[in-house]
Amino acid sequence: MGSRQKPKQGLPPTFEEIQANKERRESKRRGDSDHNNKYPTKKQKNFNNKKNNQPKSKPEKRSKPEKKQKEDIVEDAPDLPQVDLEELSSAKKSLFDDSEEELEQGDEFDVEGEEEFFDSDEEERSRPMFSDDDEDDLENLNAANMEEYSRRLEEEEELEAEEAEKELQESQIQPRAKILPSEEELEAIGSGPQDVTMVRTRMIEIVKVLENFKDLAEEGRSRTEYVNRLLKDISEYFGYSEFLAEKLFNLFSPSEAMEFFEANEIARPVTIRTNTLKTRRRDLAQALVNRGVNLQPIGSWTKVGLQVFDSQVPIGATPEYLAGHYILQAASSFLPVIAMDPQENERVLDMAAAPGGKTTYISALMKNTGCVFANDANKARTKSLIANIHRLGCKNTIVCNYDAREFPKVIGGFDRVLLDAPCSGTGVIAKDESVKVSRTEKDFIQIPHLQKQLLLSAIDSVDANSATGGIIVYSTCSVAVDENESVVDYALRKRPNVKLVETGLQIGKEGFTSYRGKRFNPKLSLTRRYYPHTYNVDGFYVAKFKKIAPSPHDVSKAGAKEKESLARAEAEEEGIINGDFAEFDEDADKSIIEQSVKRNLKRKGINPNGKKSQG
Ligand SMILES: C[S@@+](CC[C@H](N)C(=O)[O-])C[C@H]1O[C@@H](n2cnc3c(N)ncnc32)[C@H](O)[C@@H]1O
Repeated sequence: MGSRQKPKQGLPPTFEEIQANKERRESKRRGDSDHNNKYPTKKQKNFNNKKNNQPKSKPEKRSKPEKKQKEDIVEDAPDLPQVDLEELSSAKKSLFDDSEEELEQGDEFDVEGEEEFFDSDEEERSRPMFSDDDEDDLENLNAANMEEYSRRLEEEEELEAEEAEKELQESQIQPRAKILPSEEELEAIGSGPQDVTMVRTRMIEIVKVLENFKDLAEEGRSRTEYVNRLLKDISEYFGYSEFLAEKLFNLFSPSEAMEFFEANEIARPVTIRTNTLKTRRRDLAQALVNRGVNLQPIGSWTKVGLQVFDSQVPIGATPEYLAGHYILQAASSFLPVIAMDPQENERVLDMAAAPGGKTTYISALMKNTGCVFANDANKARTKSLIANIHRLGCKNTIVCNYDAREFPKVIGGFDRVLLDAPCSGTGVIAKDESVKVSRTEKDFIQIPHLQKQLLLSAIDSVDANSATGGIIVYSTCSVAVDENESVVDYALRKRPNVKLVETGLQIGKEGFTSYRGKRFNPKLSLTRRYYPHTYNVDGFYVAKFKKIAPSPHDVSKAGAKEKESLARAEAEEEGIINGDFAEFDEDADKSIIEQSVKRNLKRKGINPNGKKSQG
């Protein structure tokens, strides 16, 4: 690699910076003069500086000057001989212009200010056409020393020509798009850990090549070679298995893929959802601000979400939290519930509900009316589901513990069903890094298989004749097509009695209607995708169906309404519930709270009785 190509060592640029530079370069390639003025390249700067440092008086030109240049010179010093500095400079400039790569590389590592960029051969390259001494000399120029001046110019030119030749040779030895490692370099790569800055630089360069392959690819190198190297670098740099790196890479253009991988390295903002069963967002925000929490609404698409920037108190232990005024919930997690749009007095099923973020939101939107069946196959997880339901004061909720594939046989006839399906978690890598290496090809066969079965059960559990609903919402926190569009497309084929409808969500990218040669139902464009790099939310997917007719698969023996009444009657008979099954026994709660306070004090090494007597 030529000395010009040496990147400035330091923090690698972010992808936003890369994008900014990309735009700058593209603009430059287009020859955008305004851009050139705004963002002069280093070489242009040298050149411009030279222009600015030009002596006010100029010696006579040796070759034809440009008109404007001449006018300027004449204006300043009409009686002095002139030399066309710009023309001389342009000889040098054109040589630099050939090596665009060097400029680009420089740009990337010097996004803040090109002035500060130090290149090892800067000194040589920026040697001024005329030094300060020269300028003084020029002041004293007259006809007598013209000969001497011409000689010096010739020397300058010779030197320039030599430099030009050297540059040319260098550029021939080092084609500007030589990014892929040589055989020897590959051996070195294989023998130990690589310099991360170098890997990052190479990724950036490969992305550039892939996005403009015709102009930038090295002769004789195929696209596959570049992609393969990039995938290896991604897995090395970000810590993914090559399998998953490729799977995720294929979802995006090369540069967007890099943004996605970058975004997975950054935690999403902490967000909370106001529990409207207990408070209003305005009041909650005020209460939290008073405690030293710095927050603001998440965005116009939600009236209940707040983003927490920082807090002087643990956000999961404030009195408002304990009183159930809010729940810590990822912003993306609001989306399927907003799409489902549950109505008051409906019968709703949340098929895979634990730990209850969405169940409690559904309950709140229904204003504690109707009935929400909150099911989860994992019994241990139903504990946190129950805890959240209690804390948030959801009184219209029944928790059950079935494999949801059996659901239509257990209960059917729901107005709405949410299937927030178990998934690979490729949308929440920022939260769970283990996904980067733990997910295998087998997962992307087995998980979608389960998801397909669950989705058919969800469809079969809905009452096609529901007066208000007949809605099924399918969601995952995965970005993989196998778990999203493929599953939805499968359901559309297996259940022609459902159709996709608008999600009603204000944000989100359209679902794929085709992917890597596979064609899906064109209505898949109604589904919505979310990525960490586009909305700063977890990767997520939402599809909304409307059941338009019953089908022979609707096998439930009883509808949700009947089942709910039956369950209530049985529970009341057994004395498990009274008039309102979710009502708390205040006295029982009091003693439980006291015990819990004592336990906490003990854990902190404080004698609870001692504390009592002190108080
Ligand atoms: C993405 S999580 C659900 C998160 C939940 N909706 C929320 O908002 O808090 C998926 C859930 O599916 C449950 N699950 C997995 N297989 C299931 C099955 N066959 N039937 C029902 N639930 C299942 C898991 O136990 C897990 O709690």
